[in-house]
Amino acid sequence: MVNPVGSSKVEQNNIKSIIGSSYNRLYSQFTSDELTEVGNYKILKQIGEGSFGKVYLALHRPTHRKVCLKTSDKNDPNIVREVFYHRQFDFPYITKLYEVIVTESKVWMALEYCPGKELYDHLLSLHRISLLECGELFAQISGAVYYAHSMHCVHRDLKLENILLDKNGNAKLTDFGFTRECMTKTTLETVCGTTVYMAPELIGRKTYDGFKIDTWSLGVILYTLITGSLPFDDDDEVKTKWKIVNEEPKYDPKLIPDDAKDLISRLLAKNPGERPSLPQVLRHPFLQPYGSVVLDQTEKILCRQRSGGIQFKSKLERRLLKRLKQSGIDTQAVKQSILKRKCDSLSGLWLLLLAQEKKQENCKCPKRSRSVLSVKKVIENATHNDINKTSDDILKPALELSRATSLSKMLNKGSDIVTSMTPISRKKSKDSAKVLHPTFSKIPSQRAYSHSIVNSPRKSNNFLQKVSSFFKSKKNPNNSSNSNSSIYTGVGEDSVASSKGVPESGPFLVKKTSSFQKSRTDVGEDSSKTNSKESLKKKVAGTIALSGGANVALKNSKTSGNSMEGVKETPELFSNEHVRIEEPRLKRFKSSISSEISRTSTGNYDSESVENSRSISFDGKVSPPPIRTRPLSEISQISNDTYISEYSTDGNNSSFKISDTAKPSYIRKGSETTSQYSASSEKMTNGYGRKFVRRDLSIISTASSASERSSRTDSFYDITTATPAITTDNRSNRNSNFKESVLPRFGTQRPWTGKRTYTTSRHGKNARRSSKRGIFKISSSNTDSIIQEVSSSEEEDHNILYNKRAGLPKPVLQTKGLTENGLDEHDEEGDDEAGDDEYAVHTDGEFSIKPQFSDDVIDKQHGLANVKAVATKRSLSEGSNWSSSYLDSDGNRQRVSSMLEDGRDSAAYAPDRNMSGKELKRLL
Ligand SMILES: Nc1ncnc2c1ncn2[C@@H]1O[C@H](COP(=O)(O)OP(=O)(O)OP(=O)(O)O)[C@@H](O)[C@H]1O
Repeated sequence: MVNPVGSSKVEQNNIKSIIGSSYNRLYSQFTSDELTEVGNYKILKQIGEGSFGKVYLALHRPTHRKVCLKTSDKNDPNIVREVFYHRQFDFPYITKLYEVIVTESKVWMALEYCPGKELYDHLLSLHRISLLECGELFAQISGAVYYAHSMHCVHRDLKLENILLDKNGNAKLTDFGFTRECMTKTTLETVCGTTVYMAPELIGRKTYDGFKIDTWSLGVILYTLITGSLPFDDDDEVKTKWKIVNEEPKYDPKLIPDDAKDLISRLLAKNPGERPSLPQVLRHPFLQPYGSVVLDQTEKILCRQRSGGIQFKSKLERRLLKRLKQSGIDTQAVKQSILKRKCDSLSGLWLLLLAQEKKQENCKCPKRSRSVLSVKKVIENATHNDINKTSDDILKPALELSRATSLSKMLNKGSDIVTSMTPISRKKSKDSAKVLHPTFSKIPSQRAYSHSIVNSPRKSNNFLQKVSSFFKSKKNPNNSSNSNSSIYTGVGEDSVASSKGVPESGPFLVKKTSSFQKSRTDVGEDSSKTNSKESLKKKVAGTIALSGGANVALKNSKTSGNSMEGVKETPELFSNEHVRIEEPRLKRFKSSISSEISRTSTGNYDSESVENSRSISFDGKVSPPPIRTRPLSEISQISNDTYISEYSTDGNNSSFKISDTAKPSYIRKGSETTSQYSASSEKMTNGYGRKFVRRDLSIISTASSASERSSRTDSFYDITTATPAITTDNRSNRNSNFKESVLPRFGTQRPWTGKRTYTTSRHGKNARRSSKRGIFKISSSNTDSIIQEVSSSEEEDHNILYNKRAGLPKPVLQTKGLTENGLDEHDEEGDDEAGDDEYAVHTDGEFSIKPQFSDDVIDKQHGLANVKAVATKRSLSEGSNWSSSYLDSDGNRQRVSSMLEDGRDSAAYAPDRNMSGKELKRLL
């Protein structure tokens, strides 16, 4: 037979096998359950797991930058809220959201990767963090919260688990699943968060000021950072809540210096009105010098962002734009994508390219940190010239030098822009701090990267290793051969604990416990180590005394009338012989949300347990209930797998029954028996295969149901209230629709439908449909609370009424910003309609982004005539259109932007027919 290609049989066989294997490879790729790529991202490995999905380390293929891919079921009502708020934040201490990809069943968020993992893990591994590091980290966290608050957003779930550490050891606030805007509604009702971090007013189920509950959580965080244990904690959740409401935390003077105590006690004031504002917090002497620097920088960033037009102005950005243009990329589309916060692939590409460029620029011309050089010099001198000197002698002058240099540098850096907030010099000065006072070191490099995929040695590590060896040899000359086994020399027992090296991977709670137990044994057994420990304590005492002195000096020089008082001389911490390592009392806690609130039963709760049912008054002096063992083994299961109200986190009977307000009508019946609402078996799975620990009584199911509704409601509001509005649902009067509103979280109904195809005509259709449904405008005279969170029995279909005297709020991405950046907003309107629907997350930035009211605009609102507009939409993408559109008096749908652009008479929009479109535009 003639060979068609003229090759031998052997060659033919070879070709066949190549084709075969290639085919098989492709086939297995297609049939594999394992996902390897999502959009432009190549999944490298799983690095975590959240309540609603997994978290992966991934590679952005076009730029080769590592990102964190967080996936979530579309059924998670909080995901909409999370994306909606998170994309607005551009702040160095908040994880960046690069891109959002929506697939049929999932939402993928490409986030800034933080190899340092959670602050929770960091604290757990160190047991206690040095005061210096506490101050710095806490200033960063407070700065992030201050930034979010300034954007009129409250986080509502601040906790150590939601603060990540980047590769430089800087704090990054994340997880905005419970965030909501707090501009249109100053008092909130939805109970959410994590019990041990909850403010008393939340526990008491009172209406609350969202900003103040965040401030309380900050107090819990600071206390925990400093002491290594939570201020209010008990195995029994009921008792924990009792403590939160009635008790003051224990302030151990050996661990908490006076200025820290002063700050914590202010943050943890039971009366929300007594809690300090965040600028006051940042100016507090305990946080100096970091607090003032972070405050300055935050205010500058806010100022720049509010003024608009900050994008694409820097040399770096312009250069990058030019290069993209040369490569044939539509830079206008990129600009538009960024300015409108579309979080699409172009945003992802731009932000990651920019990050890469910045990194390269930093590499090209690294800033030299004088403090590092000085420190090096000090150490070298000490090593060569004065080998007999004690470490204390070296530390003190070096510390003074470092303090002075780093302080002046930080203060001078106040004018720097965002990108300069975590520069190399900053990292270096941190390293220098490590060098100067190892007992106060920032995250030891090995520890900081211990969870990182990339374990490549870094230069700074080498330097630190040398320094560590130096101190080790100083501390114990006989033990120098082992000096490389640990970089970190912690305080007292910490030093011993950490000398065991970087914790291995595995279940951390077990790991940590055993590690600490081992440490204790070592302390007892090895007298030479005990001696070295004592010498370290002395060193630390010296450094802390200096640190305290610096704080006092700072207070004198920097604090203004706004700053708080109460700073006394810092005690010599850790110098006490009796300071012993304690078992970490940290546990991982689960966030929860519930709208159950009873105004009639405020402060009085009944445990739902039949056998243990009791009533506890949080107001009075009723003694706390007896301690009940928390079923720890079940906690983790619950934490990972269930979605419950916060009042049932122990999976047992610590859930609170809120009087009679929990309506059994929300209990799922019949076909829902496979959901968490079922009460028929101990453990069960829902439609997604998750296991649940059954709650005892229907009341918990009710709470879950309420929680779920609340979540939906809350998300709904969060999105729709991008523009201030009065929300009403005239359909709530219709019984049939009312039932629809109670949707099971795991049901088939979703906050939005994955398969929905976006078409330009959709808007029109929806508008028509809305009008057919008879959505009416109502007016409200309540100017204080512009938006009212509908009660649990209301809501669901989304009829919104804009009743805002000042009209729509001014969004972050103002027209000014768009035009200043070379985008003709109006021209691109057409693009939006036609093209944006392809994007995973479709939002019209100009009106869907977080509104930014300036104070005067808010004030003006009260004096303005009513503006009535109605719009309906319900999905993530639609929410934006919703906020940017309205129904005119004839029931026709109108776009606000086009009206404003046209300068048309806004009679249809503003019922005050005397107000012209131009006037309205000026007000916006
Ligand atoms: N940007 C990130 N960089 C590195 N790791 C991350 C990042 N985001 C999340 N992770 C890891 O993934 C884990 C789960 O993430 P996260 O807590 O945000 O999920 P979640 O669904 O919000 O969880 P939960 O609701 O239980 O708090 C975290 O513990 C963290 O270790």
